[in-house]
Amino acid sequence: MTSQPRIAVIGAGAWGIALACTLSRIAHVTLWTRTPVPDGTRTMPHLPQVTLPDGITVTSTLPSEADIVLLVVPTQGLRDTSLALQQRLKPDVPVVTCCKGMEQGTFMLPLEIIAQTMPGRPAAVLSGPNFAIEVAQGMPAAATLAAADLPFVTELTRRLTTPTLRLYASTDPLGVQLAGAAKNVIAIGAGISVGAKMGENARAAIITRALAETARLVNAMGGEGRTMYGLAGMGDLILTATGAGSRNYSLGVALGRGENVEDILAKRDTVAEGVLTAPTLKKLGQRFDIETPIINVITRLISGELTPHQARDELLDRPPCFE
Ligand SMILES: NC(=O)C1=CN([C@@H]2O[C@H](COP(=O)(O)OP(=O)(O)OC[C@H]3O[C@@H](n4cnc5c(N)ncnc54)[C@H](O)[C@@H]3O)[C@@H](O)[C@H]2O)C=CC1
Ligand SMILES: O=C(CO)COP(=O)(O)O
Repeated sequence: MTSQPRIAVIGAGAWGIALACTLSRIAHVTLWTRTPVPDGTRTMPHLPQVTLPDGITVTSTLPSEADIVLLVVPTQGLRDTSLALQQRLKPDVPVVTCCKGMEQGTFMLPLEIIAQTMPGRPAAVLSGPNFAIEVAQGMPAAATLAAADLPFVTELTRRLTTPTLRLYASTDPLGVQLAGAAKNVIAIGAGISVGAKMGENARAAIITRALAETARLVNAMGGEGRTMYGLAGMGDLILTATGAGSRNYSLGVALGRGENVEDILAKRDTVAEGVLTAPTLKKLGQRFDIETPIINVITRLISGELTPHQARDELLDRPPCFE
């Protein structure tokens, strides 16, 4: 009988809790929370409906012993968290980023931050259509696990697949990370169109054409544009750009109804990664000379620079072009 691996999940937000729950079926799991909780705590504030299975140990001390480490903090906190972990972990322990976003100011994707803060360490990215609550409750789901090294990602996919979360391997980490980051921005745009009562045709057009924009950007940056049409791109958009359960989509709906972003965020204590990713993605398009008209107007809608109706007119006034 093979012994179970020791997996550390860093970040006890909704997604960290959910991953800890599903992985506890195949591994000894340690769940790290930045905010200490009393001994014996079995429910966590970010997913209060869920009772943690017995196999999960909750701690606020960063682990030094683990076979695999999952990083599940908001993207803007990834740099500090991985720097702190790097001091403690053996150099060959693989890390998996589960963040969907880009770092403000540096334009960096999660694996680039990890390469800088944890040089030489094997690393992969996990992304896909996964509402935390469903994964935590053991409902079936799938996601993509990507790293450039084929044998490494193949083995890691085998080790992290659980009875209810099926992982597909990919060797396009750039495409998977951009897909995960962009889908949050596109979900906000889809929400805005619904909040502003522009109809379901508009939402479908935004999703499809913004997917095409992101695929162009992925290609220009050296990834595979077709990754945008897999679980991490189209799959996650089917989920988050149509479902009220998405924080990014619901933020977009509120924006479309005329609220401003500061007021919406002030009412929440959870991340909506798309708000910070949008301006970075827009600038990335400019840097690689890729046209991203929908991402650009979503960014300006979030900052209050455009109203939904001005955005609609700006997009519809563009000259005709080939699909
Ligand atoms: N919730 C979901 O369904 C999914 C979320 N994700 C991604 O996972 C990442 C984490 O999201 P959630 O768990 O949903 O967030 P959340 O909003 O539920 O919780 C965020 C957690 O991170 C902690 N945190 C905040 N700033 C931090 C920092 N600077 N350093 C360390 N910890 C910090 C908070 O205390 C909290 O525990 C995001 O990138 C998100 O896009 C990915 C897939 C599904
Ligand atoms: O990434 C997610 C599902 O795959 C969660 O989406 P939200 O962050 O928009 O809630």
